[in-house]
Amino acid sequence: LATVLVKGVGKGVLGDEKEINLDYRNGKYYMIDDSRNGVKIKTYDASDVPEIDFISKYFLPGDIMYDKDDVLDEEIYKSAVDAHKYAGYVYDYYKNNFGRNSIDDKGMDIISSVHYGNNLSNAFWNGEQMVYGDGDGKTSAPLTGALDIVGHEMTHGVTAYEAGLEYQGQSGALNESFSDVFGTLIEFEYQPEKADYLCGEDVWTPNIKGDALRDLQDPGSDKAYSKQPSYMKDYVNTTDDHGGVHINSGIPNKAAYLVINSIGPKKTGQIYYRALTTYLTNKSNFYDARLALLQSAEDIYGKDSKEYRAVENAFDSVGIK
Ligand SMILES: CCCCC[C@H](S)C(=O)N[C@@H](Cc1ccccc1)C(=O)N[C@@H](C)C(=O)O
Ligand SMILES: [Zn+2]
Repeated sequence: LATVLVKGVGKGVLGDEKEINLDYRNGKYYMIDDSRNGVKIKTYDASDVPEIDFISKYFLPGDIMYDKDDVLDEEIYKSAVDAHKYAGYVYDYYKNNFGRNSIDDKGMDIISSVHYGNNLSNAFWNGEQMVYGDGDGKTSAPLTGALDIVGHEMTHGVTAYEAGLEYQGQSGALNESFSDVFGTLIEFEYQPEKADYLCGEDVWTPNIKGDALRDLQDPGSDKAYSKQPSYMKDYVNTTDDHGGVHINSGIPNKAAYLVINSIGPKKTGQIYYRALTTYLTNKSNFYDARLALLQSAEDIYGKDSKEYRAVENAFDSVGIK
């Protein structure tokens, strides 16, 4: 039986309706679409996947999702609709801005699993795919409802194929920061009407307005559920959290905010992408990131440019020098 690509309609986590591409086959509408020059975006249901070593690969991705009609507005599809739609936005962002063809730049399929774990208020890249929890309704709503989270997780994939920043200490904090930065840049590109410097604001503590998990503009602000340092002098040495990768990412995050605020999200994306794919390596630390971003700014805009100076001033400001 032929598989036909059809335009369906889905309802996202926040109740918003959006068009999604579906594959119609044999009376069922599947969330598998290759509407991006052969790259398939495939979304699965991990409800029955055991939450074993947290980042389990043995049972993922779970069950392929399908509906009997092309209107996916039932509760169980909401998280999948956003995972599916937002993975497409992230693909488009990397393709349109940098010519990158998917996570590996070789056109690999983009696989997401939703409903993972038990009310898990987290999401992750497991080395092969993106995995999302449903949240507990208090700490968070289902995490795919935030485009910056989908951008965060898919950027971990890009980082893994490029710099390969090791997930601990300073390289791990850089890994986390690049995911937050691109999550934010993607939000500016695809949701400009509500773009901000907050991370996860669309799903974090749904009963509290205006807060988020992290804040790039002011990592220690009251808006941020997770208070982070903004300056190198306040770097936290800890063995928790892989050496504080979600704590110390506040320092490069603050620098990135200063760059974006100075030269805008498009130019910042060009500089950060070049650093991630050309200069950073698996053991790069914060100072290496300063050098990589300065070199990238020089390559693209020249040494005596306002873009170069924006990066220099930002890293000076947070004490990475
Ligand atoms: C090794 C296991 C941990 C994986 C952590 C994943 S990549 C992660 O960083 N997830 C994000 C989700 C996110 C992203 C943006 C905004 C909000 C929430 C994260 O920050 N997780 C926090 C809760 C954490 O793991 O501490
Ligand atoms: Zn992460």
